[in-house]
Amino acid sequence: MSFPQHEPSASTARIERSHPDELICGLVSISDRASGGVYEDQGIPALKTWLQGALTTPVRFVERLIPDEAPGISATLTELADTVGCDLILTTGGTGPSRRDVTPEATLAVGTKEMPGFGEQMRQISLRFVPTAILSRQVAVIRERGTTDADGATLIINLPGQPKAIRETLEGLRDADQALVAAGIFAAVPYCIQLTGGPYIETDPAVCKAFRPKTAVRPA
Ligand SMILES: Nc1ncnc2c1ncn2[C@@H]1O[C@H](COP(=O)(O)OP(=O)(O)OP(=O)(O)O)[C@@H](O)[C@H]1O
Ligand SMILES: Nc1nc2c(c(=O)[nH]1)N[C@H]1C(S)=C(S)[C@@H](COP(=O)(O)O)O[C@H]1N2
Repeated sequence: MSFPQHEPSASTARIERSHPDELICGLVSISDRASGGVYEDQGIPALKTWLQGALTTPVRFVERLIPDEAPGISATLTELADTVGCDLILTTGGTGPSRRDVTPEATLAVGTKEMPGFGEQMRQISLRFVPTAILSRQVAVIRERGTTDADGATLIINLPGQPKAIRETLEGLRDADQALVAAGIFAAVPYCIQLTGGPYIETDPAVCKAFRPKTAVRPA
């Protein structure tokens, strides 16, 4: 099935789904140098390219390129979650130990629930690529709106800043025979969004096989 592609939105207005399964997805690149024009941002293009290849249900992107400033990061996440109504926000950058790396603190500040499994799994995957993976302090949270599922929620996940790390952590690692050695974190994202009242999203299993318990699979 193919769905219409929407231009990414830069507006702060609420986005209404054009299809019940449409994922409203915020992409936030956090980099002093990319946001300051020192180099071209590769974070948002890498996130978008991977998601467009992985998702088989429709998606609408809302993009932000911002510096490593905690108040600005928290404000951007809050705006994308509460005003725009994103189901999912992926950030890239600012998770390391440097003084300016404050993405995890700014993310925890806006969460209502911490989801530690995402960070744990990302570090496990990344350790198979680089020994410095333990330097990434990436976290994930859910920001719940209102008091019921109908009010909505946003899953926010920090990814490392290296553009190549985006695919590595989302998709995981395969061996020479294409067997999965370490499951990418995106395999758990569709069910998490479903459990928090969001759309039913599906993926191409050749890229990333989404896992749901049988009882949660929607009949064809
Ligand atoms: N948005 C980006 N676009 C392109 N390359 C990036 C981006 N973010 C990070 N990188 C690359 O990954 C490396 C490590 O990322 P890290 O987030 O630690 O950057 P940094 O040294 O904190 O600098 P900055 O915040 O200015 O990107 C950077 O040195 C850069 O080469
Ligand atoms: N998959 C993967 N994870 C990775 C890396 C990488 O190259 N690939 N780089 C590591 C390094 S060197 C650092 S310092 C941390 C934090 O990066 P950030 O500050 O860009 O978020 O991510 C780590 N995680």
